Amino acid sequence: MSDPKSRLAVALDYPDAHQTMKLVDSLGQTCQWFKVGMELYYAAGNDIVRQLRDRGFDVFLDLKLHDIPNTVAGAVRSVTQTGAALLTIHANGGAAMMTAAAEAAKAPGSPRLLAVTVLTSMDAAQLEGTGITASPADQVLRLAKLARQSGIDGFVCSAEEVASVRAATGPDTLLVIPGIRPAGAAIGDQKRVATPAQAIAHGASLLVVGRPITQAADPAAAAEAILDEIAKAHSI
Ligand SMILES: O=c1ccn([C@@H]2O[C@H](COP(=O)(O)O)[C@@H](O)[C@H]2O)c(=O)[nH]1
Repeated sequence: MSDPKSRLAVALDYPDAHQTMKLVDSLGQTCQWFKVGMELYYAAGNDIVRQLRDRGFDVFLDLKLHDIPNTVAGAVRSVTQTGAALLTIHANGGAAMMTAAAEAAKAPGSPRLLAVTVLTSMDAAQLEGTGITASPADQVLRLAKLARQSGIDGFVCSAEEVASVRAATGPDTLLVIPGIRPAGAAIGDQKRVATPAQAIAHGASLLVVGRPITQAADPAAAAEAILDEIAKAHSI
């Protein structure tokens, strides 16, 4: 097992830089990866990415780009200047969009791209509401294969699909898994969830954990417990 710290990204879903850095400071050096999503990025922009990078952390920019190919390619080029290591795009944007993003990400210093397949907050009924009658498992696999053919080699899916995506895409694929809930944690708006140990056992590369850490009475202790669970879990 690689260093558990390299397998955990803390989702910094905060409305401003002050609250964000307070949480980051409270974690000390417990965590190495931080995820900046839309809420924080729209409020604090590239400056928050710079602050995290200046402190030596790895930044995962979860902007879930979804637009026409030319616009997404331009956004990938702009993000390159931030020094973020990972950037998400939506696989639902289709092959042309993902191919344009992958081409743009060939430039030196570009982030590694991750295609978001089916959001972990969606179950079969919600997916059907969008006109997709495939199960989440089938739809995730379909989108992961499309993303792979389009030049994307990392994916975001739930722990329920990680084993089948791993089997279809190989041992070196970066599989990033949100919807992580330690036993007994509130599930909130997530639908396809698993414990840290289950996600690692099924083949996850990197776990994304937000509220179970950021809303905990003692965030550092919550993060330590998750890292401990990761360290003890065995990949299949
Ligand atoms: O399918 C997805 C894609 C991204 N996310 C993001 O992960 C975190 C999860 O936060 P929790 O508080 O642990 O639920 C959040 O930033 C989402 O935007 C996801 O949950 N599912």
